[in-house]
Amino acid sequence: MGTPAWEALSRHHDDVAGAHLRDLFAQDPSRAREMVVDAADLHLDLSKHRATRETLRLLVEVAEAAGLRERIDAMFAGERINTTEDRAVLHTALRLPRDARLVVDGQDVVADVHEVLDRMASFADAVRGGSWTGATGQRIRTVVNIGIGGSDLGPVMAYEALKHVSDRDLTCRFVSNIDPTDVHESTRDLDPATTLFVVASKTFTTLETLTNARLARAWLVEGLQERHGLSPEDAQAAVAQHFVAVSTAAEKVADFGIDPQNMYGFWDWVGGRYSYASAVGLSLMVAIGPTAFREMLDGFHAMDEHFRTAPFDANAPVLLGLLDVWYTDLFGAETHAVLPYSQYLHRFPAYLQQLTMESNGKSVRLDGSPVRAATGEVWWGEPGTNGQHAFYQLLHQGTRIVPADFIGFVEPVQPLADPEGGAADVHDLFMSNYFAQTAALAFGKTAEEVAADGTDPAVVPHKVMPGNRPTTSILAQRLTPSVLGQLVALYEHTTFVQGVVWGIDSFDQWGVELGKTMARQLVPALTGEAGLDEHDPSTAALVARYRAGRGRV
Ligand SMILES: O=P(O)(O)OC[C@H]1O[C@H](O)[C@H](O)[C@@H](O)[C@@H]1O
Repeated sequence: MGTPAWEALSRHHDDVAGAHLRDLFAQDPSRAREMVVDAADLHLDLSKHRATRETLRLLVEVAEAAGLRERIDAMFAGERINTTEDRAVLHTALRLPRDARLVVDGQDVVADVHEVLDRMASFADAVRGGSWTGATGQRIRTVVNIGIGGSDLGPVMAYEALKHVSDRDLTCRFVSNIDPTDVHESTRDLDPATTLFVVASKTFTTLETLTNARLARAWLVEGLQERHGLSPEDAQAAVAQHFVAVSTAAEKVADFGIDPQNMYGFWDWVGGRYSYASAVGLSLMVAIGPTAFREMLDGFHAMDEHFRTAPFDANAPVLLGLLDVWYTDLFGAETHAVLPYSQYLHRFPAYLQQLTMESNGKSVRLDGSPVRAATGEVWWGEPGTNGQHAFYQLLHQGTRIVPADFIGFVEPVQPLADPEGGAADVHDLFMSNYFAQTAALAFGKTAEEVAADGTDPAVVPHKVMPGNRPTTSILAQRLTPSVLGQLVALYEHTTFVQGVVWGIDSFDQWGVELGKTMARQLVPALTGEAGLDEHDPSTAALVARYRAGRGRV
């Protein structure tokens, strides 16, 4: 921003902003072949963007002027690019192969990573194979992950995405919300003797997680006594067999009463929202097994290498990140839809919300000065085809520009039976929607075309499909563990690219702190132990109403 490269991009925007995708394709039909990128096993079609090859060239110049090359190198080398927390940003080290070496502060982090992965694998194998049992000697049937934010969204998203490769004799559940109904509903039909809890918290201070872990521990100890006749002492001792922890804070884990032997560590250079390739993925590893987990890490690594080494003009995360900047800052786009054509990816948009919005929802630059352009986008989405029957109307005919990512797979992961016995199987019926929607969004239907269908003239304007709505199509052969890793790394690096252009720290999250502090301070006001005078009038009135409703006037 403010650089000659940015000025050139702005001028170019004036030239292309008015062009319709129909015209862009008429002028340059080869864009369908040439505005594509292949990254590891992902094929990305960028041709349905309101951009030309010249746009991409100018965007790359913006990235170069912003120092993207240096920032990428600094991140991969373990420099402390998260300046406000004075930390390295090394989630990419979590996926380095065993024979790699990366020394940070005199320590080979690759050796550390693989030491933890090996311990996780032994544990996962023991649970899966039945040699790790609960206190009554029964094998574990349910793994309950207790965590929130990055300690929840990654594992739950990936578990749902890879359910088809998981051990179906085991079930994972995920408890995150401090709303006590969450832990209640997640445990009410479980047998404590066959339940294992994974308490995942980077800091091991998060109120939600520690509260839920305490509730779960009480449920376990009580249930083992009542349902299995254990003595209070034996039930208490059983916590060691039914609780493991994932954290960077060994002492706090021990204080909670979890045996440090049952703790799987990671490091402060892994941000919460970048952490599920670390020990935070323990519940996932138990579900899908160490081999599939390692395949997923290899997929992450393949995309890391693509990002690190591909020239910017053929670099998927670079181009996607820059196109997001293009729409956010030059077209005024405020939201970004992610629409996976895979029911298994139904939690992927929620996962991306934390990744992108916690990373890039910032309004000051690294040096503390105000940002010079709009940052961040509101990310949202649902799987197709469900969304088509709900919110696509706005995408097709609304007045807003909503860049959208369509993610689809050539092969289904479930065997198909075609109820009709025709040439098209159900996956074809499903995927025809994936292809149709981006075409309809790009090219629309003109008034002439609508009228030619014999439409009542009064209704013609209502049926016109304006088109010119930008989409990225991401196509992969099959939703494998590796492809999931590639997809996640793609978006991680896309997020980083945007942050570099905006000049912000994409790795801190100071904005979440104030609300947490105020919540803690408000507790005595809710119980009636403290007065309401020190609170603002609106909050005081609301709390008074709450108190009255709970009989605490
Ligand atoms: O893993 P934890 O330390 O429990 O943190 C859980 C989450 O809570 C915080 O409030 C942050 O906003 C998230 O980035 C983090 O993932």
